[in-house]
Amino acid sequence: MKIGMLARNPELYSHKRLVEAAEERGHQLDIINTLRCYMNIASRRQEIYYNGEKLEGYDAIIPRIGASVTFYGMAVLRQFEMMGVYPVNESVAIGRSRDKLRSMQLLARDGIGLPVTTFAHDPKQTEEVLELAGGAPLVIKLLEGTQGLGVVLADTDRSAKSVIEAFRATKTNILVQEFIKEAGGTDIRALVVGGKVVAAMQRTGAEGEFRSNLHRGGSAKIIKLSPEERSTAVRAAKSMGLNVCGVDMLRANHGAVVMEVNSSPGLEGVEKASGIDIAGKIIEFIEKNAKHGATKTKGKG
Ligand SMILES: Nc1ncnc2c1ncn2[C@@H]1O[C@H](COP(=O)(O)OP(=O)(O)OP(=O)(O)O)[C@@H](O)[C@H]1O
Ligand SMILES: [Mg+2]
Ligand SMILES: [Mg+2]
Repeated sequence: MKIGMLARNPELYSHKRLVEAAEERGHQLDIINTLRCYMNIASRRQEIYYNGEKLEGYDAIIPRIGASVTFYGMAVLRQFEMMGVYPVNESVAIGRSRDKLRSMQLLARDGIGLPVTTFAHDPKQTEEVLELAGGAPLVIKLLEGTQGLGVVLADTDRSAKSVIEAFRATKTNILVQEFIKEAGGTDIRALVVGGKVVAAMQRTGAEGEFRSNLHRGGSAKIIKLSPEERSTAVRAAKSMGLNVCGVDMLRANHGAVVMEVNSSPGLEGVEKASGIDIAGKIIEFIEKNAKHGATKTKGKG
């Protein structure tokens, strides 16, 4: 097969591993720098160009679109979809998962356990929103943050209020969430490929840090999920429409709650902790599923 990977940095562990896994299985995998693609949006002759050449003959695209290039990356992926190229994750599904508010609403619609989450536009409602979320301690987060940046823990209602006001003043969208204290600075990242959990790890934040992101100094350990946790992760992936994703969950007193679903999960932490060839599983998923014109949405919706 000829596979394209929309990515910017060929040196990233995840990207190198995907190239390796594809080549081991006899496929060609080209890294395509998302931002250097340009396209022709004509109705009858959709085209994508790269370095002066037309991109043609791809059987599948692996989108590894960074958070900072979501807008353009999704447009390029949509163009591939309209040309009938099979995307590992569809542009529409990536769009859903990138917006934490929209994801939470979709997950709630499907009855998936979530931390109590509130949202409001008008600063006049700040106090009501804090009360709805159950009062301090509360987590306040940017709708489109990643790597734990833009996630704040407020210990008192007063500090929650000033954090909210500070974000409001810069016109950033945020949501307010109950703080799951019993998770103890630890979260679970479940890697889902084709509707199955292929690996799961527990991430624990650095000393004194409530955020467990590896980018914030957290450490990873492989764990076995309970059947409920496994099913929550699979249902969350399905609810987003993502074939490959990392589902972040917290162990709350009443069971696992989903914080977010990541459409370009990093492979380094989880492959190193588990020894599982996740890149290989992603390529095998493509082998089984890539068919011309087989996208559900072709970018629609
Ligand atoms: N409601 C909460 N209760 C307790 N801890 C939380 C809560 N929300 C987030 N955290 C902690 O903060 C971390 C970062 O939060 P979240 O995953 O929402 O942010 P992110 O910036 O999108 O991270 P990622 O890099 O995984 O995309 C979580 O992994 C978790 O450890
Ligand atoms: Mg995230
Ligand atoms: Mg996260």
